[in-house]
Amino acid sequence: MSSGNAFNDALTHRHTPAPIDMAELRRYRQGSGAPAATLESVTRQARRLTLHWSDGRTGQFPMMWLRDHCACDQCRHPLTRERLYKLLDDPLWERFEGDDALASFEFDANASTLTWQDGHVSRFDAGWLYQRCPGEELATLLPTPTPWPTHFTPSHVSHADFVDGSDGRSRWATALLRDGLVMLDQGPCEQEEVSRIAESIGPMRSTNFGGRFDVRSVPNPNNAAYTAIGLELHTDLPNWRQPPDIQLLYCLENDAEGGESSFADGFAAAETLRAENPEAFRVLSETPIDFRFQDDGHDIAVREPVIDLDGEGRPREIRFNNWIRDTLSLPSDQIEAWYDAYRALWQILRRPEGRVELTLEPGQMVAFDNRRVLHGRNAFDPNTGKRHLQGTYLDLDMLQSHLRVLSR
Ligand SMILES: C[N+](C)(C)CCCC[C@H](N)C(=O)O
Ligand SMILES: O=C(O)CCC(=O)C(=O)O
Repeated sequence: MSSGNAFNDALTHRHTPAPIDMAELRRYRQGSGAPAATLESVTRQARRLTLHWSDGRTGQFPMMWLRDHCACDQCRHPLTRERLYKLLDDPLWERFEGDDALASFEFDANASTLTWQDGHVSRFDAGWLYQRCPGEELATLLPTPTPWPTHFTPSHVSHADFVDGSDGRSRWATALLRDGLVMLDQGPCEQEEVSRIAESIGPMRSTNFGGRFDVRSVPNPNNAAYTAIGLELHTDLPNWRQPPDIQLLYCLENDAEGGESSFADGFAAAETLRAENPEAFRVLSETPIDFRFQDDGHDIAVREPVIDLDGEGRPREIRFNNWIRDTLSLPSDQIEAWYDAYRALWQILRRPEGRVELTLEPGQMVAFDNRRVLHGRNAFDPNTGKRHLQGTYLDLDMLQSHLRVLSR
């Protein structure tokens, strides 16, 4: 990119979050100082310690776990706080299964100190242990993805609040992780603003469409987004083994007639399908089909189901993109059932009460979870005005990381 330097300068000047206090970071990683209930008693059983806190919580900690989680400077790198202790090389390890690996222990309200048979001393903050009781769910700083209710309206954050170091960024990231869709309003109509926003969160995720792409009608399009036709609700790049997680679309111009945007929550639609038509849900979640994109230089293809479920049967990913769905290659006795199921999901996606419809304003950016929320647009008439969006993708890991850092 010829404007690379100016671009990087702009990045550092405009959107870099405050520098990190490393001492603070170490305290955070070590987990000490977290306010929690105080320790009331510690008792020793074969192979474990049982801790009781003042609010009634009880935790059983296997000796092995305690030794492995020692936070002293020999066991954790003093600067990075990453683990140095290697359980495979600890001669004492075998004895954690027995009763004699621990020589002695002491505790007070805020900490517990363990002396092992080889003389090593491990000190645990009571609040740190409280938050990590085996079997208790670990507190997470991240919001839980929540299906849209009918007539859902997305959260809006102003561009000014996003960049000025107040809580705009965390409100934006929280809404995006929770709802899978969030609007950023009243930003500048500047080329590459979407790249600056993306790079302030993490590296842009490149695909066969580049790192940052322009959505507008062009003479020799390699993909439907680069024409003026309407785009039915879809997810991008379902033909990749790992489709991009987060999509940012920044509107620079939207004067043409038409081109209104729509969105639908694929997880909510999948749950509606499960409730209304369990057989269709089963077919779409159990039948891998082919997705394929081809142009002069690419032929990118996968075989995956439309609804991918996690180990507990909850939707984890939706792949829905009618124009790059490849030849339906199934045994003939499965083909009609698959089409019936696909139509049933598609009909649910089209229901007005499940959709968010809006017209992007110049300076407005929409961000959405591309593996959950489908997006589409109406056809526009390029003879009536210009329509230009700039977009890019981000990894979910970077968005989650960003919110955790903002929460420190
Ligand atoms: C947004 N951008 C144009 C980069 C990608 C659009 C991809 C849409 C679809 N998966 C396809 O491959 O046609
Ligand atoms: O033009 C739009 O509003 C959306 C474009 C789109 O769907 C895409 O780029 O994948």
